Amino acid sequence: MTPDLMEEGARRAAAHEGAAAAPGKTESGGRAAGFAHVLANEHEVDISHGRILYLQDVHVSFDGFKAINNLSLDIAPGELRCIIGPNGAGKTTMMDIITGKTRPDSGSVFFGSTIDLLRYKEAEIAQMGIGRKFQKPTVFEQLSVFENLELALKTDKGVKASMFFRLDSGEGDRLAEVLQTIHLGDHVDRMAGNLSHGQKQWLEIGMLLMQDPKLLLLDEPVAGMTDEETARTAELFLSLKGKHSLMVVEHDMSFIKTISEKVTVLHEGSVLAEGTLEQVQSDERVIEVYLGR
Ligand SMILES: Nc1ncnc2c1ncn2[C@@H]1O[C@H](COP(=O)(O)OP(=O)(O)OP(=O)(O)O)[C@@H](O)[C@H]1O
Repeated sequence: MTPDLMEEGARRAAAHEGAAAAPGKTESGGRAAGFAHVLANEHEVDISHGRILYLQDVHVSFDGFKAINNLSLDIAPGELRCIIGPNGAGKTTMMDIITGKTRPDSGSVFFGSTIDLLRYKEAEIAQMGIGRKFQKPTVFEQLSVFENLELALKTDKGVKASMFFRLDSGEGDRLAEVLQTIHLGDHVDRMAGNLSHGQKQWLEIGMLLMQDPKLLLLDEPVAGMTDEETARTAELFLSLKGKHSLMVVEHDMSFIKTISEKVTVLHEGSVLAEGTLEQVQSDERVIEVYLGR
């Protein structure tokens, strides 16, 4: 979550309680998510070559340990790509590189065919339309579902403007559409803190969707969900596919089976195998390092 959104959320929560709340106090999760307004006109993403994301020959070492080792990968516009791999394979580090949190030692990372992501800071990358969801839900627990979604829209309006912020009709329509998409249409006025774990995850995805991201990176989205919540999350992701590009890191193979077209297996910082779930599941190397554990 960007600092301006955290501040605004804390201000709202304090107004509810009549007392000052420290920024972050209202968050339910530990790690920050990348919310920001999409500056579509400033950073048009050129997808004419059929790729929304393109990594080539990327290397990252931590104290001599090669966490990412000659990684090359690309994602098509509208694709829902699942990333699997054993612990320590480099999945989180790869997302850190795409979102500007970690700088690679070498290699190329492009958003579309023209935007060199290595030239931009983390906040700028979020503003270009790359949204990231960490594993733990990060919502403002003391605010309603509606207010959480509304906040996600208004982060760039400045303190004074945001205090008097009212949704215009287009924004109101978008909020209503997102509420339906994330299955929270009947929970608009509920405090986020009273939602189930799965509903909090959907709300946070909704907050990202309010920014209309082109690419969504989702880290273990169904961890800790009930079977029913997992099934609804699968439906949600399938409904987002096409409109957005999604990169989903998961260990839950039955969930992956429901949503996947193409699966990438990472191992020791590079791509070990890629293909349909059936193809990678029958790959001896994948069985040895991951599935056969
Ligand atoms: N900041 C860091 N400093 C040192 N080593 C790091 C750092 N970040 C990651 N690593 C190491 O890099 C490797 C890849 O880690 P990463 O978290 O990307 O793996 P992962 O595939 O996401 O694993 P998991 O499934 O457990 O989340 C691991 O061996 C990890 O210990």
